[in-house]
Amino acid sequence: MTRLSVIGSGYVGTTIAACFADLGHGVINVDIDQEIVDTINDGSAPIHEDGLAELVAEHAGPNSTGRLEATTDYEAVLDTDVTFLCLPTPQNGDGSIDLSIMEAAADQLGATLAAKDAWHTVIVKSTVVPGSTEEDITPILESASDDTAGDEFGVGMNPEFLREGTAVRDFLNPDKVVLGADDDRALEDMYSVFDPLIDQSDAPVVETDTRTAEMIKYANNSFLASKISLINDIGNICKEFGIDAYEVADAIALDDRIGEQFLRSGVGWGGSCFPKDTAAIRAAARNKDYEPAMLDAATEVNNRQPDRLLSLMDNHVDVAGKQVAVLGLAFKPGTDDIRNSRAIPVIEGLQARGAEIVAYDPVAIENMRERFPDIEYVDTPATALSEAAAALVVTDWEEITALDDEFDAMSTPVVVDGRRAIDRRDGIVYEGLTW
Ligand SMILES: NC(=O)C1=CN([C@@H]2O[C@H](COP(=O)(O)OP(=O)(O)OC[C@H]3O[C@@H](n4cnc5c(N)ncnc54)[C@H](O)[C@@H]3O)[C@@H](O)[C@H]2O)C=CC1
Ligand SMILES: O=C(O)[C@H]1O[C@H](OP(=O)(O)OP(=O)(O)OC[C@H]2O[C@@H](n3ccc(=O)[nH]c3=O)[C@H](O)[C@@H]2O)[C@H](O)[C@@H](O)[C@@H]1O
Repeated sequence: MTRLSVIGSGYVGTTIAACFADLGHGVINVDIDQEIVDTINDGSAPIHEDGLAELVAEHAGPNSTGRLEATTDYEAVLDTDVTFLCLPTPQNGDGSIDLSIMEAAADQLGATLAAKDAWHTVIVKSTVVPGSTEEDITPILESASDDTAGDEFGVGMNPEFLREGTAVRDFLNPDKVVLGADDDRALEDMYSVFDPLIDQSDAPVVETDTRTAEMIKYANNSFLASKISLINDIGNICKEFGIDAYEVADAIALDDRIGEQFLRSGVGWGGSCFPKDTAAIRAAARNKDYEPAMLDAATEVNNRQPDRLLSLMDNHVDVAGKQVAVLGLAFKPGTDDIRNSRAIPVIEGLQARGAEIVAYDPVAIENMRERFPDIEYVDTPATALSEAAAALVVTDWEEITALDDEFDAMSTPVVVDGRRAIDRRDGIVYEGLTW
């Protein structure tokens, strides 16, 4: 059992804290947000993730194992041996990484660790561009603590590959565990934290240095985002030829070298990570005078898909002054997260056309209302479809894939599907984005 502190209690921080508590460690979550801290200490999960509420209730709050606690006080790290940094790494206006939150937290953590004589290991979990841990975060920790990395404290980098919506399952069943460390003692500490997970999941371990660990994360996300963009490019070609891109994808997936995952073509990738991380690594490459042509193209294909969806609609109906249903607002099913959701450019495109937008999502309406306060939001997809001149499918929620005769209530039944969520049927004019 290791005593851990986890700084930042969002999607990643809360998930790993609850999972590590479940694996037997004693864990303290540190966050600046008092509401998040209170929620965890009450035994509830501050975010919606399958299985997380149960884990937090089991280990935090009344009648729990007591292995998980939360606080706003950085001093709590002094009762632990290892600290994970799970803080946001947003992007600047030019796409490059904004490390200011990481830097502020490293400064506060270092100042706190100044009071500790015993060895302590700090592990960067956030996604940071190659060199950040070694050249940015470690020097801040050193100057704030007045200690030397490798002698008085250790630093590691451990990228995270979990997905929103399946965070707990992904964390407990990783395809790999990447342990980046620049000194042996930090690596040892990382093993003491990860051994129960490695034993339980049988995941392969990649031991490396911190900058390679950082790059592995970007390579992973870049590859997956590019894979989707490539199938979208192929899908757009298929559409021009009247070929079903899904039939093509099913066939190429039989080649083990390609595989079946992340081959669903459509309106493109969104979320808090693929757009941000591809932008950050492209900016970092450019900073080194390298033009990342593939990643630029992957981004361009992604940016074009919402326009293609709207053009397919334009081929059938002029929506100026007419009602249009937007079905799905979250960046993917299973989450209320709308960050970089493809629904955003779709709504902007509809606004530019003068359409009256009626939007439906089972859980993401309140988040989208903050972004677009003036469009209409409704509780059921049927209400969105009633009297609509067109419907655009952006997220493949079950509630949307299950739609059937609700389309009969449209004024002109034009359905443009960005996720292959709806079956072609009599009575509707159906356009699939790539099929
Ligand atoms: N969301 C995801 O699925 C994944 C995210 N990542 C990476 O993990 C990192 C964290 O991402 P999320 O968990 O999604 O972020 P998030 O935005 O959900 O959570 C960050 C938390 O940090 C807290 N915070 C901000 N400043 C703080 C400070 N100075 N001290 C203490 N707490 C502070 C915030 O209150 C918030 O609760 C990012 O680098 C992201 O790219 C990596 C893999 C998956
Ligand atoms: O770095 C991160 O934060 C995470 O980013 C992604 O996870 P996530 O953004 O939660 O969601 P994904 O399931 O990967 O979906 C991303 C986007 O791609 C789209 N997508 C996905 C798969 C597909 O075949 N087609 C497709 O368009 C989804 O609709 C969604 O908009 C990665 O899958 C995680 O491994 C990684 O840890």
